[in-house]
Amino acid sequence: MAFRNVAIIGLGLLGSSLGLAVRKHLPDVHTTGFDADPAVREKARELGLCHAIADDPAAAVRSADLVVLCVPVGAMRAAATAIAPGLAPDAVISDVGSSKQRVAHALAETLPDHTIIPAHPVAGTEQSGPEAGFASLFEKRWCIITPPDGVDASKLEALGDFWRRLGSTVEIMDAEHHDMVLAVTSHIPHLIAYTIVGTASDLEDVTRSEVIKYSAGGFRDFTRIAASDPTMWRDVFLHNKDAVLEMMDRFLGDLGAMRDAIEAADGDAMFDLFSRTRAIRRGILEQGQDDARPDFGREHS
Ligand SMILES: NC(=O)c1ccc[n+]([C@@H]2O[C@H](COP(=O)([O-])OP(=O)(O)OC[C@H]3O[C@@H](n4cnc5c(N)ncnc54)[C@H](O)[C@@H]3O)[C@@H](O)[C@H]2O)c1
Ligand SMILES: O=C(O)C(=O)C[C@]1(C(=O)O)C=C[C@@H](O)C=C1
Repeated sequence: MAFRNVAIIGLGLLGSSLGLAVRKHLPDVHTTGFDADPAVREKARELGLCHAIADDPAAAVRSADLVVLCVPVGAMRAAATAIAPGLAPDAVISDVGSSKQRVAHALAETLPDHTIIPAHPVAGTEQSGPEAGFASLFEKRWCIITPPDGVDASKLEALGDFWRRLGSTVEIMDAEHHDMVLAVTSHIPHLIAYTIVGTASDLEDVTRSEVIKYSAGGFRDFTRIAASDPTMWRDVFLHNKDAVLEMMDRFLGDLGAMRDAIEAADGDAMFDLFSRTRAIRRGILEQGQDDARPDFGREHS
């Protein structure tokens, strides 16, 4: 089977990119969009993000065989409740949320009679909103699907095929494992960026003006990540609390070890770690997972 009618609920960065990516890669697939914010719906119409924009969530999904929820993870339950009256019985409900266990639970509880197959395209930027989307966002990026036990195999295959056609490499993973892996590869890095930028800006008088003046190197990269959407990331940390806390404890242990190495002037310990991490970066680049962001590698203003 292949999806013919896709409903996109939430038309921010992910939803708008999905609409544009479907237009680019799957020209025969019809898209209908909905966003809870009327101003976003208006902008989506103006930008032509979907073939149709509905003013009502149930109407948006009425003819959909695939519904993709592109709202903050804390809004997934409300979005599912709002579309419920319009859903066709055999429609597949998926999402793009950055954490998976609690989202899967909320969707299963809200829509007990439907096929729910959560997913997470590991692709994004620090931007948000309908104007931030671009059609190549998902190309050469992972899309992790976390199917529940006993899911309909043909529907799972169709969802994987959908993401592959948008240019992603699909990986199937257990939701608990997903949340642990993403805690360390995405959630903790964001927490570190938010914290270091907050710390620097709190160092009043001496540093405040210099934070801006000298933010050309490593710190500037942190400010990009720390500019990410506050609602989205608040929800991620509220929803992936256990895995984030577990990984944070490990990170704090390693940070403490680095502190000890600096205090003890243990240059070997530092050199060993920095050599290991340099090899990791080179390994990532060799994998060929190019960054699809249009401005990647350029100076960020
Ligand atoms: N930004 C990223 O880098 C990234 C990457 C991968 C996955 N995600 C996930 O994608 C989802 C969307 O993130 P985004 O970056 O597109 O956020 P965004 O802020 O750009 O867009 C979210 C949109 O959802 C709308 N919305 C909120 N509640 C709603 C509801 N109940 N019904 C309908 N619309 C509603 C908002 O009005 C907004 O337009 C989140 O779950 C996030 O975790 C984000
Ligand atoms: O590149 C960025 O700006 C991102 O933050 C993208 C990023 C990530 O951490 O890799 C952010 C959240 C996601 O759920 C997936 C991708």
